[in-house]
Amino acid sequence: MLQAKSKEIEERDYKEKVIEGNEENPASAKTIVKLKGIRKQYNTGVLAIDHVSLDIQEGEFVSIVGPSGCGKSTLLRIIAGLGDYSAGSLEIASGDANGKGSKDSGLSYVFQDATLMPWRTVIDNVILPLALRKVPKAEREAAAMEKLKMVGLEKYADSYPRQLSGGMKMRVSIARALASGPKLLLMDEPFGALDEMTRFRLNSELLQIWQDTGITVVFVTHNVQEAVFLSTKVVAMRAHPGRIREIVPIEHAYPRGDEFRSSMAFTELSATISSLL
Ligand SMILES: Nc1ncnc2c1ncn2[C@@H]1O[C@H](COP(=O)(O)OP(=O)(O)OP(=O)(O)O)[C@@H](O)[C@H]1O
Repeated sequence: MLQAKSKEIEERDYKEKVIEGNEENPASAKTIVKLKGIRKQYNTGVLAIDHVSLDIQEGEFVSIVGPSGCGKSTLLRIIAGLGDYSAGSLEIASGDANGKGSKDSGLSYVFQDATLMPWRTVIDNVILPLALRKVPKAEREAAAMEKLKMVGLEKYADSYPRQLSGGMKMRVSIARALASGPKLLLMDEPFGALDEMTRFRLNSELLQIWQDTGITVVFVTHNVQEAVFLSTKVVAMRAHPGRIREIVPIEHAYPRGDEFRSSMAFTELSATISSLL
């Protein structure tokens, strides 16, 4: 009984955090996120970010890097509508083709922890956001299976999270985030807890998904090399209070592989961005 209640609460919290946190706030045609002069002061008095202005265009892969405490997560949560801000303005155009915000297909959020429900199978975890939105059963099962295929886990649909490695759990978390067909994918250090080999593999898989779906990604990481490898542009932040120090475009063509990681351009870009932090 107690367990049933905690499941209920956890699933309701998940719905509130990930699904209902979306804002309906149209922006101009190609700009999917527009932040202007955003300031966030917590109740404790901490000024987490100040004067943050940033435009993100549809289809971009934008990484946010910076020292611990510079406000990366605060910024991502504000974009997600999971946290309010003290000053400035935010516009999100994440819904339908007319730029109207939509609770059904706006944005999804991936946390560092895969946050899977241990009592649900892999496919039931991926289905969860669709079930909460009351998508018909056959439709949601097909959508979930398609996303599991996308992350290479269709054979594990009936497994439980405890039977999966850390990398596989994160793949399930990504499949769940993609299940509702969002236009905007917000990722907060999703690969921070993984070993380097797994991280490299997931970086490549994520880029493949990004290219196949045309989704816009905003990706928070501590890892400058990861940001350079993945992104169309890297937002370098500094702390106390968190501000954007510089936005560095990464112009290397996609698909990107090991040849980019071992190139002079990659080394130079990583050094330039590291020197900004
Ligand atoms: N809920 C909160 N209440 C009060 N202060 C907070 C809260 N969340 C974050 N902060 C403070 O705001 C600042 C920015 O925190 P935030 O977590 O956004 O930074 P971050 O760059 O994501 O850090 P990290 O890389 O360590 O995760 C820090 O000084 C942090 O202590």
